[in-house]
Amino acid sequence: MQYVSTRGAAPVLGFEDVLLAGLARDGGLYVPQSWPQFSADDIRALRGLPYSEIAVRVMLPFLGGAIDEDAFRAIVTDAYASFDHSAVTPLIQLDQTTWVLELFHGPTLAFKDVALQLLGRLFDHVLAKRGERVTIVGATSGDTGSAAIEACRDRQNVDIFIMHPKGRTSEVQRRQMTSVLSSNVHNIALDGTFDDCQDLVKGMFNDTAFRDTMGLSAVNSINWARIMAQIVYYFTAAVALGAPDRKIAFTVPTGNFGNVYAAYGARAMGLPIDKLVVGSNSNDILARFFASGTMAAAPVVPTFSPSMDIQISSNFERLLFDLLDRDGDAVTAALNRFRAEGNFAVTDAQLAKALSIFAGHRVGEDGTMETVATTWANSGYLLDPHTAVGVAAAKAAKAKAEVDPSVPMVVLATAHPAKFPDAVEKASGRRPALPPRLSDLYEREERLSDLPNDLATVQAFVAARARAAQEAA
Ligand SMILES: Cc1ncc(COP(=O)(O)O)c(C=O)c1O
Ligand SMILES: N[C@@H](CCOP(=O)(O)O)C(=O)O
Repeated sequence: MQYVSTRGAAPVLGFEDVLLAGLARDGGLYVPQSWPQFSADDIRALRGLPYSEIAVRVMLPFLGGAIDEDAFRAIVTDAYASFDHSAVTPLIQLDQTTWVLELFHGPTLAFKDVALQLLGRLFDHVLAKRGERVTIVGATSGDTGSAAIEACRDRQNVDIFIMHPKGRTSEVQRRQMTSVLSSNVHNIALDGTFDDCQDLVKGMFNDTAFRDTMGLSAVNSINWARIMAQIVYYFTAAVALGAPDRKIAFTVPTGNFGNVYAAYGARAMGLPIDKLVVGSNSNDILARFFASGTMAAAPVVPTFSPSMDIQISSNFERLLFDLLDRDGDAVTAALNRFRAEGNFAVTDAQLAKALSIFAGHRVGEDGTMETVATTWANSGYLLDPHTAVGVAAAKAAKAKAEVDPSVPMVVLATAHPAKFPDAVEKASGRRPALPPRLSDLYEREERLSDLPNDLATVQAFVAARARAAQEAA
């Protein structure tokens, strides 16, 4: 298995190098040269298997032999042993045709744990084998940060720097990150938005001298391995509901487009996915794209679903690569235009190709709160605000007949409601409690550094802290 960059001008890499590379050297994102194929029999054979075994079978073709199967099985099994539900990602039925796929049973209560618990262990395995050390730089709107910190804390070969937009995460999210006091963990509260944080991460990777001196790696979904690990739960959910003998639709609350791109990957591998509904909050650049074929930037506004307060959806580039027939130059031209002028458009044929798979819906603040309230009142199920965007978007797609009503609809429950207690209580009257292992979160000491939105300042901070950590190690 080889990986190519969406901009077409970076070296083709195997799995281990892709895991460590993060952003491609031409500024693009790595994708598989071709998708592994699962026949109907291969998919049927997954029925009844535990999550970790399905995970091994689905991910093994992506490794291209880089990690021995037994060693990989041990890593995967260990990663999912940290989840507090035996099914790892259980399905809960909400109504006759709608399920939620609970992805928040990992240590930091969001879907990011599913991939990052694995990634932390994969980094360890590969770095120990190579005798190397990396500096991870990451951007978070709230959930990737804590999941990555939890996965990388105290690992010997890793320093991790996580930037979050100051004052724009929930308090629980911030404390989950900043109360980890391990010497290899560095939290930055950036004076800016998530998009600014992500731009700085890409800026650090695109500075080749800095990237090479620091040995940069990524934990955001620019890292291919994140997508690979997220593909798995689309298989487990679809198989549990009757695939390959029945089609399944998914609705994904979306920000950076990584999670729904993983669903696209599962479909490309042969999973019978009928439709992928993208749920956006008021930061609705993706919903507007699917309505018009034009990607047009707009200022980010804070919402009740802060992890989705994103306007520049990094992984959309991976879809664009396919919409533009895998022409790296065309992707580069579109994204250069987006950077310079704030927009680009696809042709009607390319939009039609996208709409044969995707639908997009914007759910505003009132719709989010109303969905939390009515779901609680009607089913006794407490949604987090991100998942509520998904539930409302699924409903909108059904109302517009964009999905076949006979097809089961699975909405991805991307975070535990206790991560957003204020919004959930405001909507439902019920304040969700943190699980016992986080019950002292509000008393824990916090450590973080405030930095301006300036690449040179952030680079100097990362270099100085990483040097100090290495000297101390
Ligand atoms: C709770 C939650 N829901 C949804 C999303 C959106 O996922 P994606 O960025 O993969 O589109 C995020 C963050 O990205 C998140 O943290
Ligand atoms: N919502 C995310 C944003 C970053 O997304 P990623 O999937 O690229 O890591 C977060 O919680 O940080």
